[in-house]
Amino acid sequence: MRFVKMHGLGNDFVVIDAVRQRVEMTPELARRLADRRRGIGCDQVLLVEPAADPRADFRYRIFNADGGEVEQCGNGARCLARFVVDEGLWQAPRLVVETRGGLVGLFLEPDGQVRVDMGPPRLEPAEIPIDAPARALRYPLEVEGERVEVGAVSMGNPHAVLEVADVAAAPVGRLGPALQRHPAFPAGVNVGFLQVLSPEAVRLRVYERGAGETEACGSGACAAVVWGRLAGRLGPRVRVHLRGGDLVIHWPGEGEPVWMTGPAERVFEGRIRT
Ligand SMILES: N[C@H](CCC[C@H](N)C(=O)O)C(=O)O
Repeated sequence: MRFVKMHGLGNDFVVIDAVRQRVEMTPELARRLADRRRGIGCDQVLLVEPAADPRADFRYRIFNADGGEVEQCGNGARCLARFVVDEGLWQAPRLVVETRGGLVGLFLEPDGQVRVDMGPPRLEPAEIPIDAPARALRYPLEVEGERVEVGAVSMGNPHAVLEVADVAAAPVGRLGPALQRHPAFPAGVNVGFLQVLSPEAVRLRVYERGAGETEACGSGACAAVVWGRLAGRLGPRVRVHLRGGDLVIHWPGEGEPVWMTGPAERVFEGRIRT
């Protein structure tokens, strides 16, 4: 099977053309492809398939390194846009892809960056999902014997947002795994540690569901800016400093889509026996 290795700010992917190749993706195969010693190695495996939804140009399936199929991947969406053009699957600089989490608009910019319409955030507990009686800005949780308050936002996939004074000192390795599997999140959750620098700039680290801490998380950056804006801490356009680099997130406000702009890099291509 042919694959292309790509990354968005160090969040890395194995991208597979399932339009011109017959691919039977399973959790076991995804885990093997993602294995950094026995396989190719990546945070997520991305499958590009023919669209089922007439409004979309391709279907985009996302598998975490643990083999679980999930609803959304922002950095991966930018890589998909570059992939389909580089591979001759698509010619125009704009396209729509369907994911389990909804439709995503992709725009290849002249400067090589990719702009993504990630759709509107979902904020009701049942949509996230979080086990809570009503929507709140902060949800109190007991975790590892301490009480924390998290924001909760879905970009199609679930995100918890924990505000910290300094991301460098944040207990990502301890609270990340504990919150990721907290019973309040029946589908698990990606955990963002957010440090607000100004209304226009933040630092963010993300412990991802099914992958652990990654160098960047696109949907996590969107979720963190949405929460920060709802908390009255952030303006409509925010530069998000992640370990792997910067994303620019634009959210006009409730009911509006979240826009993300950032890079997409192709690293190498190859073949693997499946
Ligand atoms: N770990 C995420 C999927 C990948 C999201 C991330 N890589 C991004 O760029 O949005 C989840 O389980 O929902």
